[in-house]
Amino acid sequence: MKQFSKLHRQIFSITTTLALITIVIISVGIASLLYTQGIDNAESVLRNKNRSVTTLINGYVAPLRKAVEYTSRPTSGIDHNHFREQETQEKIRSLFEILQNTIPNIHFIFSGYEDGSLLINDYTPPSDFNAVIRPWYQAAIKSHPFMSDGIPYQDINSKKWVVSFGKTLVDAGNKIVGVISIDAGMDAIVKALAIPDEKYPTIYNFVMDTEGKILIHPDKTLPDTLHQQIFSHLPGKMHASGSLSYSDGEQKRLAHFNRIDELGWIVVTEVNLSDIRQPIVKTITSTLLMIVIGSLFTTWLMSSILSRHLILPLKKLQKRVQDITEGKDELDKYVFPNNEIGKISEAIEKLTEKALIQKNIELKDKNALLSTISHTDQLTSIANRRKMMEVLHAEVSLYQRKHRPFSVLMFDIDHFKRVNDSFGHEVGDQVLVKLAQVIKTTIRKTDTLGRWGGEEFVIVCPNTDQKMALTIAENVFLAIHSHTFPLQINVTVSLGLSEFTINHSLESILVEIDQKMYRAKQTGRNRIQT
Ligand SMILES: Nc1nc2c(ncn2[C@@H]2O[C@H](COP(=O)(O)OP(=O)(O)OP(=O)(O)O)[C@@H](O)[C@H]2O)c(=O)[nH]1
Repeated sequence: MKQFSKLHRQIFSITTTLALITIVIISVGIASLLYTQGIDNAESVLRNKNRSVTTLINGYVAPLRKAVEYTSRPTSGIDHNHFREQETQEKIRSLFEILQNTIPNIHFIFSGYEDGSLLINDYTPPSDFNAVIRPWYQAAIKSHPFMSDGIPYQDINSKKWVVSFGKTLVDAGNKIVGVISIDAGMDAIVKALAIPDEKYPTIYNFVMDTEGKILIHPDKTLPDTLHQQIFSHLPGKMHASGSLSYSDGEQKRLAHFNRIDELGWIVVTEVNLSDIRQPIVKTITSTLLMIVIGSLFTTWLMSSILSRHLILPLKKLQKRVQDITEGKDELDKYVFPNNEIGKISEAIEKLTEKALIQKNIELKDKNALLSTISHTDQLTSIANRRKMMEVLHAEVSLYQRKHRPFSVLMFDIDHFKRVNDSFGHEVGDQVLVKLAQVIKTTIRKTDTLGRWGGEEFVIVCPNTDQKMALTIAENVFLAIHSHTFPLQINVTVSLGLSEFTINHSLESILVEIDQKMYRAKQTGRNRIQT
């Protein structure tokens, strides 16, 4: 599984936090905007529906009202004052017939008179019928001299709900003699009111009068009942139309109303608020979901881009610095980006390399110094016994592999104790140092002089046979004899030498030379024992 670096996690958590804060702020803003917009849209739907219903009602009742106006006027050619006369009644009936045939919305057109009589086509009233006490008659009298509001009432015979418009009939002396009225079936209006809306299924329309009494309603049980809840919220008459919200105890509703003043009707279109909220909540949820997904994707993208441009070079730098310090030859083939991070990374890498090279040099120097110290005799600065052993091993090895000859010389200062005793240890030291210098300048560059211990020295001579070794020994003797040592001390040495042969081992040749040197001492000192 991919390991996320600490920096990557930090960048991710910072960008995620910022994204979440942005999401919350944007979401709250968008949610309130969408909610307001949703309510506005719903109000506009209600307004349009209400307007079209109002237009339909106006269009429906306009010809009816015109017909009432026309028949009530003296210009219609009928003198209603003579309503009792046969001729007038026939005239009236034939006019009613014409109107009924011309205007399809007319359910019945009829006139009632002060004596309780009724003139109507194709309708037989009950025997006790009295026109004067009928609601349409009363309404017209009440509205005199204007036309009555459209009032709904139930037909006595059919029990069907109809709406009636009526107007008083007056004689020449302006005395009311009767009322002309038109009944219109409300089926068409009821149907129009009940047309469902696809977006808001609970939308419906109804009509009430200015007292809050329901006139027309899709629910046929409701006409003639009071709609107190909405009526109590309705603004005054100066508001011809508007929106309001109210609760009927069970449901919260949003409503739009429109007054049709000439009918005395108020057309109301309303919808359950939950019906509006549902699509708004849906829109808000899907919009917010898109925002959240979009923001999270952007966050992921941002953190990936940041990671590629910021974290990857740093990780590579970390790896390469580690590789450099571990001394790996092959470094990761990565090209740092051409920006500040890339430049800093390259600089750090170079710095690390430089520091490492410097450290290596120092280490080499120290190792060399250490090696010199460990192979050098402190007093005389020539090779010490350890170094001489290494040289001897190397020569033995060369002899064994390539049969290269070599010889070994070993000598000891004669009566050196006396030097120390007579002149002091320091002078003895000076003699040792001087002796080493003298011999070193005498022997060949390829020969190695070393201090074997105390006042004992060894010379390893590569490519040297016994004879040549003797020459070297003689040269050494000559150099010692001809050199003037401190305080003109007379220095002589006893020397033993051997050429390494097939029969020798390193140990055996050393024992052999030591014995030769001992013999030189025994036989008088200041001599060479071959
Ligand atoms: N000044 C000084 N004296 C040393 C050093 N190493 C050994 N000696 C002395 O060398 C002397 C060696 O003495 P001996 O082994 O008795 O031999 P010698 O006096 O040289 O006599 P022969 O070897 O028999 O000729 C001792 O007195 C040591 O103290 C040194 O580094 N400095």
